[in-house]
Amino acid sequence: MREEEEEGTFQFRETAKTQESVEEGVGQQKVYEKRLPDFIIIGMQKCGTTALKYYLEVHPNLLAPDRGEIHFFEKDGNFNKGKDWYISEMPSAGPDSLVFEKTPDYMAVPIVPKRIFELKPDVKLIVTTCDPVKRAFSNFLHLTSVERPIDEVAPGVQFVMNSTFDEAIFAALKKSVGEKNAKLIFEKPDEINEEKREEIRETFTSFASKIWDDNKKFPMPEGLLVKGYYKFLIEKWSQIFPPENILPLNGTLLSSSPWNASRQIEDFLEIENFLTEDKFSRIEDTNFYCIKTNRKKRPCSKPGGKKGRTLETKMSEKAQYALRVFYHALS
Ligand SMILES: Nc1ncnc2c1ncn2[C@@H]1O[C@H](COP(=O)(O)OS(=O)(=O)O)[C@@H](OP(=O)(O)O)[C@H]1O
Repeated sequence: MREEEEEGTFQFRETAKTQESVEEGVGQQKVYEKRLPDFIIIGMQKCGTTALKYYLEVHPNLLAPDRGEIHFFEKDGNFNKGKDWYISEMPSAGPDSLVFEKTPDYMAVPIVPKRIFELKPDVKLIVTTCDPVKRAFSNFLHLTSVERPIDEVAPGVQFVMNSTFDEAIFAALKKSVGEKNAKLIFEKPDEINEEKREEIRETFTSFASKIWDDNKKFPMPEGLLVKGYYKFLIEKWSQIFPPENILPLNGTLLSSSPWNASRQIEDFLEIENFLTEDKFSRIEDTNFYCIKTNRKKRPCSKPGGKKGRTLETKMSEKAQYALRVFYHALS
């Protein structure tokens, strides 16, 4: 049972998660060991995956590595270290816990679903989705804030780092749906009719399919657009995993009422509904929620680490409108 404490914090129950080893009875002992994750948060980049991990780690039945992201399946350097290395990155867990990791880069890398399926075909997958327009801008701000020598980043990322958001989006549209359509979307968006929308959808889908089917990584700046085409990406993953093992989670729900988002996840994982509304408190300056807890070391005010760039910087009206028109065509 939990004890209510003053100032809205609460005491955690003693659970499998907090005990090192437990005698269950004569001759029976719960085994705590490292193992492959039971579920993975595979994406989407910039849709609140850091906050989601932070919330879920508070659940008494859920355990994740301390390291923010493992990057096993998409980075060949890590993948080549093998399954045992991946398992060694996981926390020790007993039979009452579910182990998870989050690496939002997984979602848009074609080789990843095949690699995961080969290792653990029954793993459950969670993907947060959010407004693709805001996601693209957040992704852009992330890339342009990379603190690495420019010659160490891919040419497409270098291009983005040296561009405005409008330039990056225009270039991405030009490369994926052609210059004529890019100009139309950017300069005369109100002239786009149903027929044109269909053409844009078909052109973009075949552009993305070609890269996916060739097992290549989406280059930048086009990746800024593809990563917001959730329907396409989820369909690709559903061709490998049973759709019932994939939970698309509405990122807007995650930020507006994380207890409702958590409930969906708890139901999906078939675990107790622990992350109830009383566990969350709203942070005034960001409007995001953090967890009231006296057990986690991280302060209440920073659920997303350094995240929150989009609260301070705005995209141009023109780019925003162009992207709205573009994603409307894909819907
Ligand atoms: N508590 C909470 N709930 C819901 N959403 C939140 C929360 N905190 C942050 N954010 C939003 O998450 C954006 C960062 O997403 P990710 O954590 O997935 O980014 S990353 O892919 O791991 O880099 C981040 O984007 P930016 O504002 O661009 O930083 C926020 O919009």
